[in-house]
Amino acid sequence: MLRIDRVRAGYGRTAILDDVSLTVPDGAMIAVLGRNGVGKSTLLKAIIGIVPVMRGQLSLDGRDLTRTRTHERARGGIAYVPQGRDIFGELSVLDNLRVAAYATRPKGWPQALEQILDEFPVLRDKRMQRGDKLSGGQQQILALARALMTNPRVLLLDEPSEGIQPSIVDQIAETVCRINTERGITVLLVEQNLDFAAKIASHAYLMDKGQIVRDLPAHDLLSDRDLQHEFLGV
Ligand SMILES: Nc1ncnc2c1ncn2[C@@H]1O[C@H](COP(=O)(O)OP(=O)(O)OP(=O)(O)O)[C@@H](O)[C@H]1O
Repeated sequence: MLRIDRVRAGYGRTAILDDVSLTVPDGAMIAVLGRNGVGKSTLLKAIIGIVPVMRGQLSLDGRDLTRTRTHERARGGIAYVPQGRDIFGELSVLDNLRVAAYATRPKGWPQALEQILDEFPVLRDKRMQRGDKLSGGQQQILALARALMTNPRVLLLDEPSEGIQPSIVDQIAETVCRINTERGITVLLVEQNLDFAAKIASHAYLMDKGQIVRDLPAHDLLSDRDLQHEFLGV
């Protein structure tokens, strides 16, 4: 279980997150939703260790991660797909995948690479192509696959539907679902796209001004126009 307990975090001396608590049970798919700039990305960055935690505690399966470094968290089983995906544009698809393996050196990575190419045939087809020549949807698939190369137990996804053609968004949703159900990987995603999040997540946390203001079954949010209006501006 990933546990975030009363976390305060931010940039320099400025706290963006204030007293944020949430839990992500093993195997769950949980969404954090909120308007632009409420601190969703900052939350994921605090979990992976790019943004320092000023107060509170983070733990995975009871192991305190609060003061550990990013690469230790990655080796400990947390993978992060940032907003915008951060594909290495000049590297081939294969090299994008290899880089992740070199970084965390999971055992048996060549087999893992073959398995990934079997699982994502589009990446096998495009394996020699530069990352920046892929479509937005293909880049998102590559970013997800790259995260899987580190053999994570928990996947943090920052707005996986952003910048993806509407016709491809469903494919991304299916891929994330498959990663969750077939590989048993726990997923914490942040989104502004309510439909996307409600389709795949079981539970939703609503964030506003750096705080968690509500949590509820994701599906219930779809029918609650007042909450949508107040916290998502839709
Ligand atoms: N590197 C940074 N240095 C200082 N302030 C930052 C930095 N990155 C983000 N912020 C500020 O932190 C606040 C929260 O930003 P964050 O990106 O976490 O929000 P968000 O909910 O993910 O929004 P978006 O959907 O636009 O990414 C904003 O006020 C933003 O300006």
